[in-house]
Amino acid sequence: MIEITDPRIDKYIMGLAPESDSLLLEMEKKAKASGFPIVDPLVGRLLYLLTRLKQPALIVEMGSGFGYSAYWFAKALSIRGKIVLIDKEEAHISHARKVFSDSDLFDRAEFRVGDALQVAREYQGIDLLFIDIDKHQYLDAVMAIAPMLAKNALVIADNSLWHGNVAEGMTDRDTVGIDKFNRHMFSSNDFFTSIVPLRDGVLLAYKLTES
Ligand SMILES: C[S@@+](CC[C@H](N)C(=O)[O-])C[C@H]1O[C@@H](n2cnc3c(N)ncnc32)[C@H](O)[C@@H]1O
Repeated sequence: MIEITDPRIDKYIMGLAPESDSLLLEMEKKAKASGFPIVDPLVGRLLYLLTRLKQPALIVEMGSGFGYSAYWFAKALSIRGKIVLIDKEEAHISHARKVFSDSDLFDRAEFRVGDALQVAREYQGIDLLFIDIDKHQYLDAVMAIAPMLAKNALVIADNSLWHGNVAEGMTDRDTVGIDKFNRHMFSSNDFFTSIVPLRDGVLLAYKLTES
């Protein structure tokens, strides 16, 4: 495993951004206590920033867990924007629903249980697609949902450096899956792609072609 960012740099940036939203803090505590993988607060802030810049009308999130990343997206949405949270685990989605109902963001969210590759296909004109499902499914996910993307959509994928394993050439299913996905996104004529080496790597791809 490779340290993607020097822990001292992470600590420094974290120190610049103390969080005061009690629901975010509660979810961070829950994730830490249960070992559940959420995007961290620095990635959360990046998602927030990108959403404010993009001003999407429709965000679809594949792999919502209990709603931490979705909550960052929803906070940044304008009043006319909507986020669809999708997870295969009923328990995760009901926890997410509870978190959102304790906030003023509930009306911006739709909650779906099921296989994200199937459910996301029901939405046309997706302005921002976030992928955070099982890692070997990333390429299938983007292939399945590409026709549903709006013109100039933004695709964001978490864990695109997968603990550095992609750079070490590891051959397990998840590493190979992420590597294939990264290579596809960088070589595609339909997207302009980069990776921000923050936490576990955040892939950003801008859709160049019209839908
Ligand atoms: C890393 S967690 C998501 C964390 C969340 N994005 C966050 O940062 O708060 C991955 C989630 O994806 C879900 N998942 C994995 N494969 C899936 C699939 N094919 N369809 C729907 N959900 C999936 C898992 O149940 C798990 O809750």
